[in-house]
Amino acid sequence: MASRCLWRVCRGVNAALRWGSARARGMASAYSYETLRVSEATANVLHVELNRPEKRNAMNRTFWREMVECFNQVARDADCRVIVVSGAGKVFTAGIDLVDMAGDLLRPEGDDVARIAWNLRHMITSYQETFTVLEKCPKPVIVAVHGACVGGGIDMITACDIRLCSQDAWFQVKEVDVGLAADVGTLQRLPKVLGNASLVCELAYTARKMMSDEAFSCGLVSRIFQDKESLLDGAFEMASEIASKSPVAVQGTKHNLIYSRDHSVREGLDYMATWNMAMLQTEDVVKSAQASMEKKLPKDVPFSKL
Ligand SMILES: CCC/C=C/C=C/C(=O)SCCNC(=O)CCNC(=O)[C@H](O)C(C)(C)COP(=O)(O)OP(=O)(O)OC[C@H]1O[C@@H](n2cnc3c(N)ncnc32)[C@H](O)[C@@H]1OP(=O)(O)O
Repeated sequence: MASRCLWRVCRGVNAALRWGSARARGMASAYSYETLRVSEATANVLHVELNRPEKRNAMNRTFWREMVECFNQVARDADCRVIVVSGAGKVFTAGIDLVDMAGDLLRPEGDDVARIAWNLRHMITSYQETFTVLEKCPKPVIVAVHGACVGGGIDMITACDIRLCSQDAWFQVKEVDVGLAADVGTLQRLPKVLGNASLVCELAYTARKMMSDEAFSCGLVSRIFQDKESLLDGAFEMASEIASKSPVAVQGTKHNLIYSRDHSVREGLDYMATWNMAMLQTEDVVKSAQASMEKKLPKDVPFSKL
């Protein structure tokens, strides 16, 4: 019994050491997931790929859980400053896995209506967290969409900071076609992303496909690339540029942009003043200003980890 306990403690310590030394080397090897492939794209940039290409990256139960685990890990990883999300294989994502998730959605557990409803509420809020982690993650998340981006895919990309796509990308708020009102972020975030209530209603009520050109012209994506390869190159280049800047400045910018989106201008300014009471005291300001005066690039400034 005692030896088994000791073995468990040793195994825990070993795992912690592995994670610690991988972090120290800035390696993505500390990330191990079944539905997500995490790799280090360039310095301080992690690439998170939805990784069920044979099922068109449909979102199964493992995916909904692993996204939360992965992005909580990313949030704490001081070697990571920016994340690029993309889909492996032919398309970005086919949305919810209609086969794997059918049980959860169609046969919810509970002894009576109240208990079933309570369990459903718990399930929906935990699925909402799967994409809210992207918004809560202090580091910017750039999503690179190619091919189909359906249903849950829209919930996902609207929680990211920057959306890019390839010419062959198309987008579909598909939920009404499977008999439900989108419940994990699209109806809350898409109106804020597009700033066009009529277009949001049109897309959400009709479930029509929106092609890349329209996605660009309505502001869903900020850039279109010719194909998947140039899309990823462009996404990594943008990520590298962001990663070269002060993480205090970049993460503070993300946090305050999201705060301001959800508050009045007055509240946003107030919050900003309180934020910068502390953050203006960072050594990054002095280092960045000095580099600027000396006509150096941010990438030549050694910022501390954050
Ligand atoms: C509480 C949670 C709330 C979340 C709600 C979210 C809702 C939604 O996401 S609604 C949208 C659901 N998705 C769909 O209706 C899309 C269905 N798929 C497609 O239309 C096509 O697959 C697609 C256009 C994306 C790609 O077409 P392609 O010809 O390239 O591939 P297929 O031959 O159709 O599929 C290849 C294999 O993938 C499996 N698959 C595709 N989509 C799904 C899916 N959504 N769920 C489960 N499996 C999916 C497909 O069955 C094929 O598998 P196999 O036959 O084993 O090869």
